Amino acid sequence: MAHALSLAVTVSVRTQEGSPFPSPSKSLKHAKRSLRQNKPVPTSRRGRDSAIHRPQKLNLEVSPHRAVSAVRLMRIELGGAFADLLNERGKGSGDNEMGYVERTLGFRTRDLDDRDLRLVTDVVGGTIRWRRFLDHLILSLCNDKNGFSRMEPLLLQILRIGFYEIIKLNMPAYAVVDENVRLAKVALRPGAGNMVNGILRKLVLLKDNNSLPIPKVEGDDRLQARALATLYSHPVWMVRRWTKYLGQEDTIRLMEWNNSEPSFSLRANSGRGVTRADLVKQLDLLEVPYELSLTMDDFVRIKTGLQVVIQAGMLKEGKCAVQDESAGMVVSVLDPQPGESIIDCCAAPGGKTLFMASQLCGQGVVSAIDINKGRLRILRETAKLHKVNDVIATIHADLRDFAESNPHKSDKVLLDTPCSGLGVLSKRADLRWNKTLEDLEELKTLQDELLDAASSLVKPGGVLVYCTCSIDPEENEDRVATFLLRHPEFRVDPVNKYVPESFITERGFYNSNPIKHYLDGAFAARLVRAL
Ligand SMILES: C[S@@+](CC[C@H](N)C(=O)[O-])C[C@H]1O[C@@H](n2cnc3c(N)ncnc32)[C@H](O)[C@@H]1O
Repeated sequence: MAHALSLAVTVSVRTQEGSPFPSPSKSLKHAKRSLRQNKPVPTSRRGRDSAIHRPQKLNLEVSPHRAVSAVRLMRIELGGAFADLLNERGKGSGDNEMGYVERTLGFRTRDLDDRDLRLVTDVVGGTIRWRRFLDHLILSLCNDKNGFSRMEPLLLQILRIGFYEIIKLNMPAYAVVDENVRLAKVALRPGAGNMVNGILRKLVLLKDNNSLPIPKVEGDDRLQARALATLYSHPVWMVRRWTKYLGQEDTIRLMEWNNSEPSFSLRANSGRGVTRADLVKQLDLLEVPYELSLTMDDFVRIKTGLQVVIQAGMLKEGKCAVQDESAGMVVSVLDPQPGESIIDCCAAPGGKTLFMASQLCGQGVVSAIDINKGRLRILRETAKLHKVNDVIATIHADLRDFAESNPHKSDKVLLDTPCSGLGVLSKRADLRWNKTLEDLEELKTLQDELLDAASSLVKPGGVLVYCTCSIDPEENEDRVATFLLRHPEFRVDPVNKYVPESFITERGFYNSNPIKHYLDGAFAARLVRAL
């Protein structure tokens, strides 16, 4: 009966059940090349040709949010997309997403409605966050353990989605099994559907009997870290690092925060004359629930409804910006005043530049430097939308070269340095899988070089603010300490006047802590140059 709904037979290519699986490296390379060339991503062992030649048809059997989620997950894993729709500047519309489904799977589903879009966000974000835990379960339930490492990319994503929906979203099991089996059959082949059916049914049985293969936290430190990393789905190196700095209890709380649904804050754009009262009125009209920020006058927090805000055009019209209060408070630490010359050293895409510019009331200038031309273009465009472009000058340069050749000194300099982003893992679902311990070492060298460069742009008596969205002391306090040894002409100016007391560390730095403040992690040091 379900087949009567299908307007077309979507799988038109013969399957080769007997053929060996491609090696993962080969299929991954192939998929990455396809992405670069904007060609369909091979989804199965049949390879690219079959995907190209499959007719593009409408299929009403397959659930839209699952098809879109599976394709989006594949693109994220291959580096062709961000995990959150926001990072694509609101481009994550249903049309766009369905285009990818059509090019990748060779068929469309019915169009996504608002509920589907919300489901895509939930399923994609959750599946990425819980990847290590889900893969542990999938591997435990696979008959052929070697088969797991060679599993086709699309089949693995379909299984992860099914596992996530059953284990974490507690969706009705029969529907999840049915729908994911159908997706595997239509997008891959009947044999793949049978495999999904077998594994998901096993999972449902184990869940119902309360006998899921959950790792036990026991043994020495290494074993405990591995078990925690699987249970809370983080890389082992992060667990080991945080256990060292925070202890096991706070490490677990931090991982729980990282796995929770992120809430977002909106900043009313005073540059356009929008007040928080105006913003709140608009949110009431859109029926988006909010809480007023207790720390920042222009900010409100929303737990749900960001898509509604985006779709209502509030970001595009420059009425507000999505900005975490923790990032807003960094600007408070710098304390921009009308008439000042400010350099924003690593400015793009401009979250802090725009906020600083809106506080200049048309007098003064923010020179926004960034090495990335594309991100700087976004900054320029957003500055126009926010009507603060008259006090912003953009400079495309490597800060280190710029500082060497520029004799001009400024009142205030902000260095929002590239960092590990370990404070924003709840919002950036995929970030935890993209960072390594080696990255952290490289970053520390870059942070030192950028600090040296930024400091040379500060006039005598002027202010340098060094900030990160990391919670790692080696990127924060340690970088400031070594900087002060190299630059005795700077001293720490405690941030007491600029942010609420609970955000101030013993040494006078600003520190937003996810498990204490329920905001993103952030750090800032205010340093003053001697006269
Ligand atoms: C943390 S992001 C900045 C975020 C930005 N301040 C905001 O609030 O939206 C770091 C930025 O540093 C830039 N960057 C990295 N290396 C740089 C360099 N050597 N010179 C200038 N910019 C650099 C990156 O392109 C990136 O845009």
